[in-house]
Amino acid sequence: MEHRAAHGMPDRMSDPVILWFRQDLRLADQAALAAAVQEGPVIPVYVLDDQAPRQWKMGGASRWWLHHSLKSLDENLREKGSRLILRQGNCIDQIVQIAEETGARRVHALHHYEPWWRNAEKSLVKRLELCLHDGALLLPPGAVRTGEGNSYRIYTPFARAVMEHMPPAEPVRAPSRIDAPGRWPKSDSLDRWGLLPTKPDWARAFSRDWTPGEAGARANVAAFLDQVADYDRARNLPSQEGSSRLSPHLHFGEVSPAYVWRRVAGAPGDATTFLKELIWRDYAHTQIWAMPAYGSENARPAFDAMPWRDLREAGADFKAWKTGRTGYPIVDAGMRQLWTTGWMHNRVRMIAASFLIKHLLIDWRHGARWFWDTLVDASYANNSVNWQWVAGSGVDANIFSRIMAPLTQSGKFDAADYIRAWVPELAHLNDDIIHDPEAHDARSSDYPAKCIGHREGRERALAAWRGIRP
Ligand SMILES: Cc1cc2nc3c(=O)[nH]c(=O)nc-3n(C[C@H](O)[C@H](O)[C@H](O)COP(=O)(O)OP(=O)(O)OC[C@H]3O[C@@H](n4cnc5c(N)ncnc54)[C@H](O)[C@@H]3O)c2cc1C
Repeated sequence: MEHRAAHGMPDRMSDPVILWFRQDLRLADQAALAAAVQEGPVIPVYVLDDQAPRQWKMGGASRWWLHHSLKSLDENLREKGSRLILRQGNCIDQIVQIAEETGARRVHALHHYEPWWRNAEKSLVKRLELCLHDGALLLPPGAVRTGEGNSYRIYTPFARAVMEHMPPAEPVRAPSRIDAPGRWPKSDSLDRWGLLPTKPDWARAFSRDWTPGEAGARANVAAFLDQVADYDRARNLPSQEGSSRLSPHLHFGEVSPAYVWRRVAGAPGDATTFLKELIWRDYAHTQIWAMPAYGSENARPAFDAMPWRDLREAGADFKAWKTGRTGYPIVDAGMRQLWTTGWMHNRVRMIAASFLIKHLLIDWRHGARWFWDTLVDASYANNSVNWQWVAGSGVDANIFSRIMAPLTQSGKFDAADYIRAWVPELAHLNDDIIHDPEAHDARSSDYPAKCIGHREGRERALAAWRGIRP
């Protein structure tokens, strides 16, 4: 499917066209690139626009990723005879300026569904010919609809409807050559953008875990193929590397979801559970498409009356959560993994988010913002929809009164080794004790006491929730 807000082909085949990269930093299965190369010389452009997303400008961990991903993209383009032009500032002004400098009249790009990108697309189409292509998701939002013609609000029927259109079309290979324009417009230098942290370099351990870029993404897919058969079981166990760790690669579009689907579905074992997780990604994007303010407003307005604790009162608890010093080993392990690697295991994300929202009675938006800044896979859709799912305020959500017991979860999902890896103060404790050292009188002096008791936190949360009667 292609939305073409354009008026015919360029006059001369030698007129360059602009390829506008956003969260689609790849050459293979990139419909905008495939279309652009058909038309003549291509000017690949990335604009770092911190104004358009306003409060959702990229966080620190995402910037680290972006730096490396853009570097890799430029290298890949150079192998095809091209290069990446970098600009900073308002994305519309920059693209229009490049068009004026080079005589390009047409822009090819993939559709993106964050509200700021949709606004930018609406503005750009008034200034230049803009051809928008699909490929960021398995299916574009609105492609599947309920019997009444509405977009789905509930995940399960949405997933069922998406499944009927799967598998996705065969992914398209990267073009063998990309024609360069006669003259390149000027480009910023990536190193001058200052995307990498320096003082302090809190991301120094990131590169041990991650290889941003298309080759790293494909290597991750390939490495995961042997694990597909065990994914259903292992993905829930934080101590095992049971999930694909593809989230930042998918977020930055270094691989297409269609490519991931096809490779994983063809691997030995039943891939259904994994494929349904990929559909969660489509579901989340469909929700922000239907409700652009999902990241800042409760999808269920009853939650507007929730008596969250003010951060002036709860500041110390919030800090303990962010720094992994709540006294709940599973929560602390997750928050430290997040800070050190830019990623957290999904089960632990749920436990840590639930702990903040319920045990600490802190508004989910504060937690979502911290994740936004610290996750390498920070995605407006996935982050907002999952936080509201945990809070119970989402369109399709876990009911608030179902409060996760972090200590029980920790034992049930066998998180002992995970805790040992991330909370060295507790590494000497055996499996029976490590989930709740305080209860066994085994808390080391350098590990904090629980910032609130489980029962106390649970009762306070339930009382607050009863007050709003959603
Ligand atoms: C509070 C909270 C915040 C989250 N914030 C983000 C976020 O900012 N960015 C993000 O990509 N995911 C987010 N998730 C979803 C999920 O935790 C991650 O996608 C997953 O842990 C990534 O690891 P993986 O790639 O190994 O996942 P796998 O289990 O291997 O799944 C494959 C892919 O499916 C998608 N996916 C999996 N689970 C979900 C889900 N619940 N919702 C939407 N897509 C999903 C991801 O793209 C993922 O890479 C959040 C979850 C919670 C509970």
